[in-house]
Amino acid sequence: MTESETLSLEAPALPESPQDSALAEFAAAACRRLAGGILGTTGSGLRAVIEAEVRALQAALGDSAELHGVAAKHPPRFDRRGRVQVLTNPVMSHRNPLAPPLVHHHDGDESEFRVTLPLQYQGPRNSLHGGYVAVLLDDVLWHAVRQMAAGVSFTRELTITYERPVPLFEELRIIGRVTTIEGRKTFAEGEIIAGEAVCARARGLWISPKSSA
Ligand SMILES: CCCCCCCC/C=C\CCCCCCCC(=O)SCCNC(=O)CCNC(=O)[C@H](O)C(C)(C)COP(=O)(O)OP(=O)(O)OC[C@H]1O[C@@H](n2cnc3c(N)ncnc32)[C@H](O)[C@@H]1OP(=O)(O)O
Repeated sequence: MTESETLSLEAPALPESPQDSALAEFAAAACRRLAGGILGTTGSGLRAVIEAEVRALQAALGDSAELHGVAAKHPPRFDRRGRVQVLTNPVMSHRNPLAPPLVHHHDGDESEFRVTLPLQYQGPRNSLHGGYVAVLLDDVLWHAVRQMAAGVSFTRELTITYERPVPLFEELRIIGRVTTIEGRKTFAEGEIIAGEAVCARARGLWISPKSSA
């Protein structure tokens, strides 16, 4: 076998360099800081926030040494069909400026996110928007289900109980666990905890479509 034949059997190269993957996540982080700064400052403070981020982005674009040694957490990868896949998830992906981002941990039948949320997630003053409460719980319960159930499951039903406001600017624990598996149906529940207080609870049903089971 020639050297070129050996090379052609290797996994195909990803469509961007590790430096560009790191640049994409750096830009996403700058977008997050900009969003928080645009909402949280006015006048000259606002101008300073924008200027700082534009400068940081220009430096990173102009000199890849700025990101030297920084590895992207979610570089593009190939899916099972060989298509390039970028993790777009608006809760998890370090490449998506909408995602907080958060730390994910899985243990047994339980998934946990830890996150401190800034101003762009605000609903009531200093508290998390209720729709985003549901987004976080949907995602963490889905991750618990994904570990336990066969195939990929989709949220069929999700019930949220808002016990008390979920605070911004302090660390939250967002927990999901599987309670029952009945064939294609997986039931799960969870909560958002700030300090010792349970602020919101969720329970729901995930179903794996017949074709993916
Ligand atoms: C995806 C690729 C992943 C790759 C992994 C890479 C890592 C990626 C990393 C990060 C990704 C994170 C992603 C997080 C996402 C979070 C989760 C979401 O938000 S999902 C989006 C929102 N949900 C939908 O869009 C679903 C829309 N609905 C549907 O598509 C269908 O309704 C579906 C598939 C859920 C079910 O369709 P049917 O036709 O299979 O269901 P039927 O046959 O009606 O019901 C099945 C059984 O369940 C019972 N059932 C239905 N509803 C029930 C209920 N409320 N209570 C009890 N039983 C119920 C039924 O009676 C039936 O039972 P009997 O088999 O006949 O015994």
